Amino acid sequence: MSDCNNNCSSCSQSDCSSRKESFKVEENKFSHVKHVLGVVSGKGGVGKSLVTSELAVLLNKKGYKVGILDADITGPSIPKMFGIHEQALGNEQGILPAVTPGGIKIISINMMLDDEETPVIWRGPVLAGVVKQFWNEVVWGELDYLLVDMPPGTGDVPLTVFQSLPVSGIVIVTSPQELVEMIVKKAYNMVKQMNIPVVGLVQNMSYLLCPDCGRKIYIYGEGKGEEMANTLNIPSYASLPIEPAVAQLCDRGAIEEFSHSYLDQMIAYIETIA
Ligand SMILES: Nc1ncnc2c1ncn2[C@@H]1O[C@H](COP(=O)(O)OP(=O)(O)OP(=O)(O)O)[C@@H](O)[C@H]1O
Repeated sequence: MSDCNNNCSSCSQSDCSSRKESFKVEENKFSHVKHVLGVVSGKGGVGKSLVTSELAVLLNKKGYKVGILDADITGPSIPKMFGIHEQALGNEQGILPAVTPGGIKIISINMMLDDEETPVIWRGPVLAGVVKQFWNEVVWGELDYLLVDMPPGTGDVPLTVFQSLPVSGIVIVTSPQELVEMIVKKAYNMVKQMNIPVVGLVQNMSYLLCPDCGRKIYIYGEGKGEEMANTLNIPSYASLPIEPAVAQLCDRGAIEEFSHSYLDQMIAYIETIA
């Protein structure tokens, strides 16, 4: 590689033959996680945490043991969606995740703060260190799926997750605006460079269903989600409408009560990846 400066720690190329060190971090010795799935978005506010939560709820309802690692350290929203406000406890084995009423295990920086409204103003390497701790210090126990809700973009934290955790697949969340297409491709290309398969693309907020006539109203235009999934050879695709009832469930901390089938096919695909 002509531009190699021999500093593996700042390089994202994972298949380089001269790479000597592995960045993989050991999982907690009281954990046995079968599959780690990352949920990413190129851009903030597209509904990545909501999609992470819904995928977790659906897998959990199918009888799998599921956890969510909230790696969105500066904008954590997972605990609120599940109505979790207590602080994390620990014992001699490590940090204990909170457990939702449905049985999903959750860890988030918000569970470590004295006040959940305190902002986290830390630099990238510190944020990345916290994510590693969430992997090797949290007692996840037996899990079939650990979903990792990433911060938006392609910064330090996603890079750390891809290099340090045994990620077996990525779901990309997008919204229908034109601008987003280029940004999704950046996220897609980052994941590809790390040799991690993209298992699904979700286009969130695709349309609004008229409450009177049921017509689909494409507020942001029809979007190119499905076309993008086909072009990029992403094996599963889902399109979610804007659902005011779902927004209310998020606000009430009751996301486990959602009941739609838009993600069912993606779940069926996720179940096939071993
Ligand atoms: N399809 C939808 N229907 C209704 N409300 C939605 C939908 N998608 C997202 N929302 C609302 O938007 C809020 C923000 O979504 P979410 O936290 O999932 O975005 P995000 O992409 O994770 O944001 P960030 O990039 O800041 O982490 C949710 O709490 C929910 O209320």
